[in-house]
Amino acid sequence: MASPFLLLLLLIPLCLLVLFLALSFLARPKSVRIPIKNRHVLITGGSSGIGLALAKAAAAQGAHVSILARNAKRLEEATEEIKLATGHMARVLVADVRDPQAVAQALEEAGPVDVLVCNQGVFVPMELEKQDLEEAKFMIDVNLMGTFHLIKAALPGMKSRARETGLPASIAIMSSQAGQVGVYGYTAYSASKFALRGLAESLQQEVIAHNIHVSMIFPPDTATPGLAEEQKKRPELTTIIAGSSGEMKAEDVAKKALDGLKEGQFIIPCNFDGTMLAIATAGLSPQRSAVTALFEVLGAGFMRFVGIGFQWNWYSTIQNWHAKR
Ligand SMILES: NC(=O)C1=CN([C@@H]2O[C@H](COP(=O)(O)OP(=O)(O)OC[C@H]3O[C@@H](n4cnc5c(N)ncnc54)[C@H](OP(=O)(O)O)[C@@H]3O)[C@@H](O)[C@H]2O)C=CC1
Ligand SMILES: CCCCCCCCCCCCCCCC(=O)[C@@H](N)CO
Repeated sequence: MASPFLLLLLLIPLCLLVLFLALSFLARPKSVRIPIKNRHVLITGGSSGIGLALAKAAAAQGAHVSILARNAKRLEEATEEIKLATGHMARVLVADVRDPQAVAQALEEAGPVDVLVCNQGVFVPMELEKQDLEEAKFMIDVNLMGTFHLIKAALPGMKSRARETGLPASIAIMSSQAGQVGVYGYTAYSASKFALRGLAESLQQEVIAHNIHVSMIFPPDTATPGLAEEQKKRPELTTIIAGSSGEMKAEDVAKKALDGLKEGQFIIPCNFDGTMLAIATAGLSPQRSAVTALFEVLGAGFMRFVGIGFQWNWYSTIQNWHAKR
């Protein structure tokens, strides 16, 4: 007869299997594949950094790409770069996302969209006390309100297009790891990025019946023209704390983002720390993957412990930094 110990050992995989089966049954929304070949992918902030890398990656996979930003000259240069890299032309749309009329007009010009990537973003790091409120408002207006304007303008067209083609559509929103955890010097920026999560979680429930699937991307520091600008004035503590998660290349972030949105992942982490952070901050977000759900369920307690460890480290750094002054 098998020893009770052996029986107990057998019970563990059995429990895991039952848990996995339960999660497979429960996980919602249901899994989906979103094709991009020959479909209209509109990327805001597509003239620089992550957005430009995304535009190239999507064009290389046979998508019809439109890029939207304010500066027409930089947009033209970007289309040249995309043409050179992929052989495909991208359509250029000039608009400031802060202006709802300009956004509506640009989307009208662009025609119905299959995949909307709200990637435009601005970041001016500074302690709240020192930051001009106009700068804080600037970040909220571009990062948050701009995304509202884009989705409002694109949704009617996306809905009818998804109905006509019978193909799933995607709205992908660029957040940041600073949209999952607060970081020194990012009061306004983090607020704008955290807010996008509330928008995305609610929106997914509103658009699921129309076969539209929402994704959020959470990159760490990423080498882009925007980051180079940011680093000129970033408080030292911001750089140290943000440095807890390594720096990525825009192309690598773009690849993660594109792969994730095609799988309809609601939360798209970009590196190992990002995956840990996603498990630690899963909350009540939608989850299509039973495998990821299993990690979230099993990892919850442990990842909270790791998170407490990170905070210990950050608060020690802040304390030492002040002690040296
Ligand atoms: N780089 C990083 O470390 C990280 C970046 N992110 C996020 O990724 C996104 C892209 O960042 P990154 O590639 O570094 O940024 P860049 O500064 O390199 O590019 C920003 C893009 O957004 C456009 N843009 C800015 N403001 C507006 C506006 N008001 N209306 C329309 N377009 C606008 C810019 O064009 P133009 O100025 O001509 O309008 C440009 O194309 C942002 O949302 C950012 O918050 C997230 C995590 C890390
Ligand atoms: C429990 C497990 C924890 C895992 C590690 C967590 C590390 C978090 C670091 C936060 C980094 C924030 C970078 C923001 C980059 C950005 O958005 C700016 N460059 C502006 O563009």
